[in-house]
Amino acid sequence: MEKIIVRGGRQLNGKVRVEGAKNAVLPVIAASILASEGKSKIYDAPALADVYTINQVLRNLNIDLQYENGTVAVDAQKQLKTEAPFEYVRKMRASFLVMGPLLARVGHARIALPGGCAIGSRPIDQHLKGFEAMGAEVEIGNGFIEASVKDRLKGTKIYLDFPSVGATENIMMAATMAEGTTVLENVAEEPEIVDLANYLNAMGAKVRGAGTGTIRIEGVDKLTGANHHIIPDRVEAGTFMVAAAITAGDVLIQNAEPEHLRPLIAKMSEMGVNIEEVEDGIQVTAPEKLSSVDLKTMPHPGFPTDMQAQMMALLLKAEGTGVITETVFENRFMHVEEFRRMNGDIKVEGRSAMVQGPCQLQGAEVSSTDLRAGAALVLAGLIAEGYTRVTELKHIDRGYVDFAEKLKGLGADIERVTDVEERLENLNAPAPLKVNEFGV
Ligand SMILES: CC(=O)N[C@H]1[C@@H](OP(=O)(O)OP(=O)(O)OC[C@H]2O[C@@H](n3ccc(=O)[nH]c3=O)[C@H](O)[C@@H]2O)O[C@H](CO)[C@@H](O)[C@@H]1O
Ligand SMILES: C=C(OP(=O)(O)O)C(=O)O
Repeated sequence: MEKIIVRGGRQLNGKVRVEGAKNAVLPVIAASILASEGKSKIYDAPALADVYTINQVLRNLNIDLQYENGTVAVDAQKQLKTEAPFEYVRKMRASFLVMGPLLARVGHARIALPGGCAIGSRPIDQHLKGFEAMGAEVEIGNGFIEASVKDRLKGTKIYLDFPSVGATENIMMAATMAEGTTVLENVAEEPEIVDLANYLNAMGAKVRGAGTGTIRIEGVDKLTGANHHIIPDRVEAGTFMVAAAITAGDVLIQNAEPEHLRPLIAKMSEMGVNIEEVEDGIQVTAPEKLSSVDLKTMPHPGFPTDMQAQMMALLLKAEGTGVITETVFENRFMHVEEFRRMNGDIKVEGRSAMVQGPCQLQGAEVSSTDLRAGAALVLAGLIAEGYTRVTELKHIDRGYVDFAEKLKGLGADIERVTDVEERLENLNAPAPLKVNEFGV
């Protein structure tokens, strides 16, 4: 088993560059399915496990796809297959994003039902409601969702019960080639939705209003391949902002887009972190003492749920009680148990977690329960006494490129090792020192 081992106590300094956004590149790659003519090139695609998964999903649909040096080249001009098996959907729920484009282009899609996952049950009823409103017939059976439309999807008015990011993207893609106009209301306003709309428009679609609560899509007859640069990853940027702050460091986060990070900048500033918007990114410096804040996760432009676990790590260092309320996912406090193993003082009542700081965190063996939880545990390890070992790295690898290496580049005492390497290291080291150092 691989793990990240981090020894707390180093201040982080220097520069780190953020990659293209995971949550933008996945729907953009899925949207490439729509191009029945021409080829697409998607630049700044991060080398993440999730990107490999969506690439495999497309290859399985009979699409030619190459991924080299951060560029995904897609040629979807051949006749498409329309099935995405459980093997991929199980690894990553965003595989379901191929349903909208397949329905629009081929009129049929059969996708394995995405299972539940650690952060909540995550239904897809809003996606399906949209497809059905546009005339698709949806059947669920044998672990698959099959949707088909006889002729062509029809534009209509769709009101989402909740501004779901995935449902907004899936329905928006389906509507690009529908007959007539689709008006989507109460939609997600995340920057990744705007990025997807920009790509669709570059392909020839007519999408207006992305980034607001109402999106209007005028259907066109066909879409062609286009070139597109993915926006920077605001969650990766935010994670490094917290890394700088928690270690009272001084870090330039290059390629970070402040406009996408307003809620996080506001909350961290309230805590006493100094955040400066500079030409090539965001400079974060922090004093040793920080004060607690309360925060509530909300759809954009509210505080992002994908930064909740990392902020919990920061609140463990701050003075006073901070209350975190998670309103987006019903079960996104799995990391609390792991923080407690590190001596974190956190009480959970319903959807709120009371974080009592400052805590002297202690190194422990902890497990990533989802990708942001994994990153947050590494952040806590940066200030814990002794060694923290974080396992289940497959989660971290879904969302962070070279996470340990990038932190090491900023001065963290951190290694990614396999069990075998760790055992060898223990054998070679003077026994008592190693035993104490590793706190065993
Ligand atoms: C690949 C990607 O972009 N992932 C992001 C996306 O996930 P994802 O698109 O899955 O998240 P959604 O916005 O759809 O989900 C938000 C909430 O809506 C609920 N819901 C969603 C769809 C539906 O049909 N019915 C329903 O009830 C979900 O269970 C959840 O409680 O947005 C989330 C919320 O910002 C982020 O945490 C994820 O990182
Ligand atoms: C929850 C996340 O991603 P996904 O929706 O892909 O599981 C995330 O990026 O934090």
